[in-house]
Amino acid sequence: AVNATVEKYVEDAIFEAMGNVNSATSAPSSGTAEKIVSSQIANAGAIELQFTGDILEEATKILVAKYGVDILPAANEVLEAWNAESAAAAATDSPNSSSESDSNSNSADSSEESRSKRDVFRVKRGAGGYTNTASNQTCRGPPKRCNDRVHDRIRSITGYCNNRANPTLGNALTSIRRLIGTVSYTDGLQTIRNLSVTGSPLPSTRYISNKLHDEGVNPHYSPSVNHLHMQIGQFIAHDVIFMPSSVAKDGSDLNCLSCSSPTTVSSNCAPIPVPTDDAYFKQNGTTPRCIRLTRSLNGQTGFGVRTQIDQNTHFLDMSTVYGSSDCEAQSVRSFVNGQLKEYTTLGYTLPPQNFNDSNCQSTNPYYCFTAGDFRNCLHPALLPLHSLFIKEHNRLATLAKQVRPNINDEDLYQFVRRIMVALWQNIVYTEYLPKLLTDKYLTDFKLKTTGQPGIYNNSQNPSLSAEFTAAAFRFGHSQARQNFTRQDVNNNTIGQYDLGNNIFYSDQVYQKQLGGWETMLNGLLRTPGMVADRYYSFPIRNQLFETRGQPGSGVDLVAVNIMRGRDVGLQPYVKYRSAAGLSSVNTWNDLSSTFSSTNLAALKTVYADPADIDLYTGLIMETPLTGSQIGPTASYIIAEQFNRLKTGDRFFYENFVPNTVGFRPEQIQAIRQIKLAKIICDNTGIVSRVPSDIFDFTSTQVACSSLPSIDINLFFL
Ligand code: HEM
Ligand SMILES: [Ca+2]
Repeated sequence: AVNATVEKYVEDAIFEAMGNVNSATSAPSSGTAEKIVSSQIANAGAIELQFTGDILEEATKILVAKYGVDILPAANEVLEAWNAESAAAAATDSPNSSSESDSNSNSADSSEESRSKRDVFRVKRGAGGYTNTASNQTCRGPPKRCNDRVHDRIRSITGYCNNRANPTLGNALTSIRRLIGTVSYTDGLQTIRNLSVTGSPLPSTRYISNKLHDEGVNPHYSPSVNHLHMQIGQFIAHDVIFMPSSVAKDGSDLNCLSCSSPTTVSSNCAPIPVPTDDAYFKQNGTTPRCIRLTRSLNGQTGFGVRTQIDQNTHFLDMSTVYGSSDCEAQSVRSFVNGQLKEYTTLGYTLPPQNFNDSNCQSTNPYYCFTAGDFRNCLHPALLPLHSLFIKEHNRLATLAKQVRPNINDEDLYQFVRRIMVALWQNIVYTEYLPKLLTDKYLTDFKLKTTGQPGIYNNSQNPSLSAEFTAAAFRFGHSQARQNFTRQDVNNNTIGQYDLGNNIFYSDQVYQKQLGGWETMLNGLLRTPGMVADRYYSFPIRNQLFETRGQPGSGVDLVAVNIMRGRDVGLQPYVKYRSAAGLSSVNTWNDLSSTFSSTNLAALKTVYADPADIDLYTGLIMETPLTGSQIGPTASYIIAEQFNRLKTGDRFFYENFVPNTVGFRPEQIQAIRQIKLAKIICDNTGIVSRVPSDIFDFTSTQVACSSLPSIDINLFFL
């Protein structure tokens, strides 16, 4: 039984918090002239979590102010008891009808009154433990149980039941993980770190970006790694993580452009101050200039620390293609012959058009598209990959239908989806990661294919770490070029476009006379990417989300990355060194074996103390390990995550798990033989020879016809 006194404190705090959150400023964007383009748009399920999270954050502050932090564990016990109560009620009764009868009763009885307080809160946060059920967006409810034949073989779209003992683990709309446990908020709960350990203010992240991350006049191209490695990296990111941004009270976007927006618009604004002498983001009169930034949405489900969520499934399961909610999944399916929807009017395959994408900067007829992941139109070079995997799915579905003409749509879709996810996982672990990490990290973190059955560990939490999401895996922003080239069937360059003019514009992929997306894909294959160093291309640092013809209307992605780290409460860089096996740091000198003298000198011009260095900046400035693109701490954070994505996924293609229908050895063998190169060959008209190492533009070319293809017959039971 919960402590009645604490229960009363909790009720009062929640009630007060609901009032505060309700009356707090949260000006909606509607009515402002400016269009707020963003990639991190919250979906209905996430918004619902934010409404609860914001109240719990406020109630936490109230409880701590009145009774100190020690009250929090007991307060959480109260919440858990309430949850158990409402879960039981939901099992017998519809939660809506019970709350209606409560609000109709005008009884002044105090126990009734407190019951209705709880119920108001409960209705706000949706009934039951399963997110997504209370929104009218639900296309299918959660299954009643995980121990059935369906969940022996089918990976659910939301990730539910992947872990049978803990069905929501790794699901869409669940919280991210902390690598080293604690957060770095100035109040220990939610306030963004803004002071140096010396007591002086931390530098603005735009200032850091200008000082440390400007590529200047000398872009560094990789001598061997192609631009496709960058693009596949982003596709991996969009599979495993979608950390949505906060919204206004009415669910609309927040306009966090003004430097005063944290007080005038919403406490969920975190604008980045621009130095007065900034070369790109020009001052406008005497009002301070900021780069807009909205805090990542708070989905905390208990009293305590602010907690960010992943709106996609954490698993490596092609969320980009199939979606992470049942609604999304349905929106990309044709429901005929297991096929995914395509837009083919131009004579080549694109994802279906999206006529209602308010984020799309290009206009009719250059509509943006609908795919498993909302960010598919963030920039044009994502579309070759989205289109490629839709085509491969449909190609395999057609083949399978020929072998089994009577198979129904649902079975065929699931059959192909299962193979597609396996092919994708194999590409990530055997082609992408070995180009990024050293052999030692691949071995130590068991990322290599051994030929032995993989081991699934149901106590492994597969969830994405905040450190991976908000820092380490964003290293790929450094690989992105300013110019994306198009190459024709003879590998001649036939055009190029500038990234900065094409963020959330789709017209490039409509350029039929320039070969649509196929020439873009061929360009990615045959042009160098940038070195993953501390220097970033001009568009990345100045033009993210920029509207054409309006310089300064966008953001600096590097400044955003660093600020995002502070927003989610990442610890400074030095705190991660011991986890990564490096020595501890007291003085600047202690960094000299991990950083070049140039980088160390540069860091000193920006940070007052080594203990202040933001994780993002620290990681990208470490000297890369020989045989890898990144340094030891980034390698550790990334390898740690990919280990979990393998050992914590019951359906990982190599895993052998009792009561789970995995792949048979000869099927696994067949999957391992299919390279990304083959998928490119089979689904494009212009590529007939490919680099033997798909991410190395200097490697010898091999004929597509020499690559093994998949025998679909092997996969029927
Ligand atoms: C032209 C290429 C790219 C562009 C324009 C781009 C743009 C963006 C933007 C606008 C964000 C949201 C930032 C925020 O609000 O915090 C983001 C997040 C992210 N990016 Fe990129 N990106 C690109 C390539 C890549 C690559 C190559 C990788 C990895 C290899 C990558 C990994 C990530 C990750 C992990 C996140 C965090 C996602 C989340 O929290 O939901 N990106 N990127
Ligand atoms: Ca996923």
